[in-house]
This record gives sequence, structure tokens and C-alpha cells, in this order.
Amino acid sequence: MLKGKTALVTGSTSGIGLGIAKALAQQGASIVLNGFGDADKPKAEIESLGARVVHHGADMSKPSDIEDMMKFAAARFDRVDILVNNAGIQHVAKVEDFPVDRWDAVIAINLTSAFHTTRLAVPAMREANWGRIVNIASAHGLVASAQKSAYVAAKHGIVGLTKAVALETATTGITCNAICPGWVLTPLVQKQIDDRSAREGISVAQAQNDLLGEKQPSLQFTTVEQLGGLAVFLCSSAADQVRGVAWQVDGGWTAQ
Ligand SMILES: NC(=O)C1=CN([C@@H]2O[C@H](COP(=O)(O)OP(=O)(O)OC[C@H]3O[C@@H](n4cnc5c(N)ncnc54)[C@H](O)[C@@H]3O)[C@@H](O)[C@H]2O)C=CC1
Ligand SMILES: CC(=O)CC(=O)O
Repeated sequence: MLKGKTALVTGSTSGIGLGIAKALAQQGASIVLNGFGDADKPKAEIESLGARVVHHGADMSKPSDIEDMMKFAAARFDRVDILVNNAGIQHVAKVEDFPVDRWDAVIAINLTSAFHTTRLAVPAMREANWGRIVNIASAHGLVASAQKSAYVAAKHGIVGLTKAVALETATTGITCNAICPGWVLTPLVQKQIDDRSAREGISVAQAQNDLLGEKQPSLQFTTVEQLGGLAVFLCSSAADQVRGVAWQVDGGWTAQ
């Protein structure tokens, strides 16, 4: 379905980004991976699906790195047809204790990076009159939790950015949508489970159950495969008129 298309997925050496990159590769897209850590393993996993794949290690908090990555993607694969803004970090602290450098990093990586990739990707998408922008927001793009001021602000921001870009591109073949997952068991969440276990003196299994029970009525994690499936749908022609949505995949979190 996506043969001949190129997908750039930010923060895709791990977790949700890697899951979405694999799902798009399975549909025939060429993949530009981005993210920290060992890129060889995720690259090999995508190659084994028969897709072309390259990696760029841009730090998404640095606009000049992002510009370099977008030029690199265009040079390797002509243009970016599908942009998945996924890179993200978390920091948990009360607002009065929130380290200023952590606030700046969360806003830069989780929100401002998507502005830069989008502004740089849209001109070629307009020229082709086709494009897909999928922003990975969160249940925290729609509702808040205590001690996550930067993350909640960034995720609400990315839902707003999604709607504005969807309106600006509404008469074109470019769509822009957000996915709002609930808890997904990735390193970003495992750290919160481990911290909770240590803080409360309970087992990791108990901390995991408590984390789910507090927010996610299904009591089950959303999986990266489920998010990959939704990203593939948003890239299909069936989703041509899906524009500016913030689509929950949160086990009922935001239905409460
Ligand atoms: N895990 C969860 O429960 C949920 C996660 N999300 C969002 O999904 C996205 C991915 O998160 P996860 O897969 O859970 O986390 P993760 O920690 O498994 O993956 C994060 C990815 O971003 C990359 N990254 C981090 N900082 C970067 C930087 N400065 N520049 C470039 N790449 C960077 C990492 O190398 C990694 O590839 C984030 O935006 C997160 O907010 C949204 C809802 C729920
Ligand atoms: C649900 C999420 O987006 C993850 C988190 O809040 O840490």
C-alpha cells in the first residue's frame, strides 16, 4: 500500500516509534529512522521486512540537527511523504520543583521538534499534493495528570499544532492527525513503574497493576502494534478525509 513512499519517524530506535516504523515498512514504505542508542538492531529488523532503511541521529532538541536530517532524508529518498512526529521524553516533578532545563527539553523534543519537521516537510508534500503527518500525542494531550506539567503542556500543544496544520492543508492531499495513546509498556513507562515500585516499596508487578488501575480502565497496555495499525490506516486512502483528529487508543482513559 505504501510502496514508493518514504516515511520519516522521529524517535524510532525504541518503543512506539520503532513499532510504527515497522508497520509502515510492512506496507512497503522506505524508512528514515531517528533516535539515540544502537541503531543497527532496529535497522536490521526493518531491513528483514524487505524495506529500505537509513538512520539519522539528529538530536530533536536542536533545530540545526533537524534541518540536517530533513535534507539527508530528501537526498536519500527524494522527499518525505509520511512524517511521524514521535520523539518524546518524560520528566515527573511538582511544578515548583520542576528543573528548568527539563521543562525546556520536554517542550523542545515533544513539541517544538514537530514544528520544525512539519515546516520543513510540508513544501515537498504540497508539490506532490500528497502527504501524511501523524503526531504521537498522548491521553495527556487531552487530559492532565499531576506532576507532568511540561509533558501535558507539550502534548496539549501538539494536539493544537495538529489541528492548525490540518486546516492549513485541508484543500490538499496532505492530512495531519494525532494519535493519543494511553499507557504503552516502553522504556519511558517502565521507568515510571520502577520508580513507583522503589518509592512505595512494592513489587514491580504490583506497581504496574497500580499504574494501569489508576488511569486505564481496560487494565491492559496499548501495544506498539496497535498504534502501528492505526498509523497505517491514517496513511491509507480510506483516511483521506480524516483531518485534524486526536484519536485516543487509551483503553478508556479519556472516556472517564
Ligand atoms: N509509552 C507510553 O505510554 C506513551 C508514549 N507516548 C509518546 O510516544 C512517544 C514515544 O515514546 P516511547 O516509545 O514510550 O518512548 P521510548 O523512550 O521507548 O522512545 C523514545 C524515542 O525517542 C528518542 N529520543 C529521545 N530523545 C530524543 C532526542 N532528543 N532526539 C532524538 N530522539 C530522541 C529515543 O532515542 C527513542 O528512540 C513519545 O512522544 C511519548 O510521549 C504517548 C502516550 C503514551
Ligand atoms: C500516557 C503517557 O503519555 C505516558 C506518560 O504520561 O508518561
